[in-house]
Amino acid sequence: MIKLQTINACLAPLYSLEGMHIITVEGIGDRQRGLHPVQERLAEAHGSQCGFCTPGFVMSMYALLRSSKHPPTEEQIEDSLAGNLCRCTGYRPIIDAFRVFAKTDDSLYTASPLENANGQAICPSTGKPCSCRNETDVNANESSTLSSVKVYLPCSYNEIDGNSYSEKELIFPPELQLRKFMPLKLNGFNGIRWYRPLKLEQLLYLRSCYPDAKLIIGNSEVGVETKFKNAQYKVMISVTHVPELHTLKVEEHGLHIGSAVRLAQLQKFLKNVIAERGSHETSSCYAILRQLKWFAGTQIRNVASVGGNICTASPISDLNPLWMATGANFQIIDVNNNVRTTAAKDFFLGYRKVDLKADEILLSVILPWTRPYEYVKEFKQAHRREDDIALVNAGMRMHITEAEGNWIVSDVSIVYGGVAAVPLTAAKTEKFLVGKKLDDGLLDETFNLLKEDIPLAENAPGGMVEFRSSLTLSFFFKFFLYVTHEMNNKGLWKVGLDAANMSAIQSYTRPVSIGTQGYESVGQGTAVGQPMVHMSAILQRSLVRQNMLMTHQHPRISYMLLWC
Ligand SMILES: NC(=O)c1ccc[n+]([C@@H]2O[C@H](COP(=O)([O-])OP(=O)(O)OC[C@H]3O[C@@H](n4cnc5c(N)ncnc54)[C@H](O)[C@@H]3O)[C@@H](O)[C@H]2O)c1
Ligand code: HPA
Repeated sequence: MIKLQTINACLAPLYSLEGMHIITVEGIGDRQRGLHPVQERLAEAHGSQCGFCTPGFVMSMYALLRSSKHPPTEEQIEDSLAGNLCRCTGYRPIIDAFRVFAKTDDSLYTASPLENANGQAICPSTGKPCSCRNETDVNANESSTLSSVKVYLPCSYNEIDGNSYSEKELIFPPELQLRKFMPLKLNGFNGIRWYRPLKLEQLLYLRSCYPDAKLIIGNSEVGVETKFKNAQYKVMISVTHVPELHTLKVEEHGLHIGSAVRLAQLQKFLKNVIAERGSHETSSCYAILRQLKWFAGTQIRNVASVGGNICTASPISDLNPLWMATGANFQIIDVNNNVRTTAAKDFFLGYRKVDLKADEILLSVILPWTRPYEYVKEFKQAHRREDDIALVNAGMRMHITEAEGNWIVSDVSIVYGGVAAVPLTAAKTEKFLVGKKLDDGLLDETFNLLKEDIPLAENAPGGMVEFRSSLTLSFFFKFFLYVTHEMNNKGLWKVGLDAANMSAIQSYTRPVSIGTQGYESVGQGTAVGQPMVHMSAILQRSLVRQNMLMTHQHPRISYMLLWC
């Protein structure tokens, strides 16, 4: 199966692309051969200024269109652009430019502005009468117009990306399809060696020969270490093509997830599992899926792996507190093929230090199903929602069971990230809660114990100590509300929850962005005052100003390194 996806070129070693078809922004269109509709739209909709981020936006949109069977939704478009940062144009014209590719109701954008009883136009953002809109009109034939509205001449997905253009679309090169997989051993500058085994036994053999070799999957951590932290690794073993590390299986006791599984793959898999299994079994799956949404942009999730994230053991890892709280186990294999299992909660030993010996590697993760009345929640607070590392994050799980006619907490796990060198378990709090029924009366004592369990010294790395401390409490409070609400709903508890607090249990969602820019343009026969496409906009659409690649991945690759 051929997979088409975006990746960040700055984090993709050339070696790792052997056998893939690389499509860059120049490849999809330029001034001589004609622009791709995606490039054209961005220019027309004034979606660039300095042009630095523009190729990245173009390739993200291109990849989404090429890998979707149907026109994407507006949410999908915004999701696919989330890993791209713009510092000058602003996102409105960029999103506006691409909205024509979405399955959407064009009238939303082309409709006349709302009017109040007096016939005054109402500003969509303030809800108040808006004088500039009175003087302008959304009719494209008028000389005076709202630029962001004008661009929404109804334009269907098919007209843009359908037959007329698809004849020109790049295809996966047949010669690459015919090539066969071969293990790789490449020698680079300064004695660097890059191995790519195709079987677990080859990988274990290489590990036994080079106990100090760096294993690589997505390179999204190692790439940062070598580029920005002066790390040097002489021998690198890419484990991306070892099938045993790519397991994704539904088993009797839970999910079996190979360590080289990419986060984007995991998202897709979890969505399917959640759709197919009972909700009581998949509370952990759901929490991990929701946390992955805020993990990073699409280009990172397409390459970053489950095992890479675990073994990096970053104190702010978004997933490690969840693996611990959900009771996941890690399978570890040594060079003699011996497999041992360790609980995720025992795996993180110190700052970026894990329970792996030099002759061992992480094989897979076993994620247990949740049981009836077992609830799992994820938490993350960062400076901003998308593409940011956590100030504090957490994973929490609580199992409620019936004992002598009472429904009480029988098992609980509360784990915080971002508060110490390793994810911290709130052990005293957990012990206190076992055997209790949750109600408001427990909260004061729980908060006091949480402060003891998760102490943040005044000079704790990361600063903002008071804020981060309050986050640890508020995450628990949200979890308390969530579990109590669920039990109340099932009629098993009757705890009076304050209605004012209930918004705290709703997961964050945001509607698709809609914005308009209102200004008056008076045509005087010159360019002044006209919303004209700037001269370099077309060039920016196709220059490699940002390292954004798209790769066609194909399982059949051969001995040679290809690059185009
Ligand atoms: N750069 C970014 O923008 C960004 C954003 C979010 C997350 N991330 C990173 O994503 C990473 C995810 O993984 P990646 O695949 O890119 O990592 P990677 O290939 O960079 O490897 C990360 C570390 O994990 C080790 N490792 C990988 N697989 C292993 C295995 N099976 N057994 C033992 N050790 C193993 C590697 O040797 C390395 O030390 C996270 O750790 C995080 O740092 C990066
Ligand atoms: N999540 C988000 N960003 C990160 C992570 C993570 O777990 N690790 C390193 N950067």
